[in-house]
Amino acid sequence: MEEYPLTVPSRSAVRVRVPAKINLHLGVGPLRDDGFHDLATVFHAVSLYDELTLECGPPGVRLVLETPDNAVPTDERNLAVRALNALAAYANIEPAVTVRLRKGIPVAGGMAGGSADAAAALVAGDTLWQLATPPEKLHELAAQLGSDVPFALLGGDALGTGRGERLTPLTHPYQRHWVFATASEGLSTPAVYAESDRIRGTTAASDPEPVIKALDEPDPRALADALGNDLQAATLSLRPELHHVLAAGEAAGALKGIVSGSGPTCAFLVRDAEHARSVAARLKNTRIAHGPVGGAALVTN
Ligand SMILES: C[C@](O)(CO)[C@H](O)COP(=O)(O)OP(=O)(O)OC[C@H]1O[C@@H](n2ccc(N)nc2=O)[C@H](O)[C@@H]1O
Ligand SMILES: Nc1ncnc2c1ncn2[C@@H]1O[C@H](COP(=O)(O)OP(=O)(O)OP(=O)(O)O)[C@@H](O)[C@H]1O
Repeated sequence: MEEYPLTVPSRSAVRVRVPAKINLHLGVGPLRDDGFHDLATVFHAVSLYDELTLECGPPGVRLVLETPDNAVPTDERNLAVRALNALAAYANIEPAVTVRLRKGIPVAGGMAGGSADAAAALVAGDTLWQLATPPEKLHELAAQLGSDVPFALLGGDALGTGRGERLTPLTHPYQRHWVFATASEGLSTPAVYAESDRIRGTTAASDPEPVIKALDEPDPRALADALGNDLQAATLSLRPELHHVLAAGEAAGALKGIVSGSGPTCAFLVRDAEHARSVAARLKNTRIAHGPVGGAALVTN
């Protein structure tokens, strides 16, 4: 009987859609010996998406950016390329693929865009190469690629501990509505953590419990009162003009504004979809979204 190599795919291309995240609560503990911080965070996946298509190509992993952005590398520094190389190494195969990446998530905006692409690449590679990788192994590869990557696989709402990679899903029936104010220039995540260490020293992580409780309340005002971000002071220290963005969002009627993750995107919680449109119309450079939504998933049409 003729033997086929393990790497022959059953389909010529796969497409995966992956959401952005915000942190409804971001509690940051002291700096650890490994250079990371222990977190107590509540992740929330929102309906801003990147789309990644994977098809057979020449040997190696080639990435084509379909929405050009100078801040997104197309070589091995791209997290999607690193994810495919890591998956191929685990599966002991030589990759020969082209990745087409369509960015809908703000770049370097504190919404985990690069992490999302790494998660999408793991799902796409696993499907194209027919690996049926066990979920625990995919999670392990994801955590090696970055602290936010496991959540991009999972989606929904989840409590994140450790450096953000240990996840406990949080389930509740309510959809929340958001307006995001994006900035044209991104912020470096390590620089924001370093500034936070300078400002906060060894302060313990703030408690995510009020947000976890508020998720079970239908009234978004309960969630608005509970939102919190221990990195916000550091982000505002590096980007003082964000004080004005946060004030403008609340003056436009948002229930509450916070910096998203390490920033500089600001996230405004609003009552509903109509309220989102009215708040967004009064601000500059906005995107509207809702959450929670599912994590990285194949697009089948
Ligand atoms: C700000 C958040 O987006 C909140 O979810 C994340 O903590 C950042 O996650 P990420 O971008 O996936 O971060 P990684 O790629 O794992 O790490 C980049 C850098 O961020 C800092 N970092 C990240 C996660 C963490 N728990 N503590 C840290 O201090 C470290 O300086 C690290 O070198
Ligand atoms: N696929 C990718 N998409 C965007 N940026 C990427 C990607 N791969 C690597 N990068 C690099 O990562 C940097 C941070 O981009 P990203 O959009 O992930 O930031 P972020 O949303 O602030 O991340 P996080 O919220 O996880 O800290 C970019 O400036 C870019 O150099």
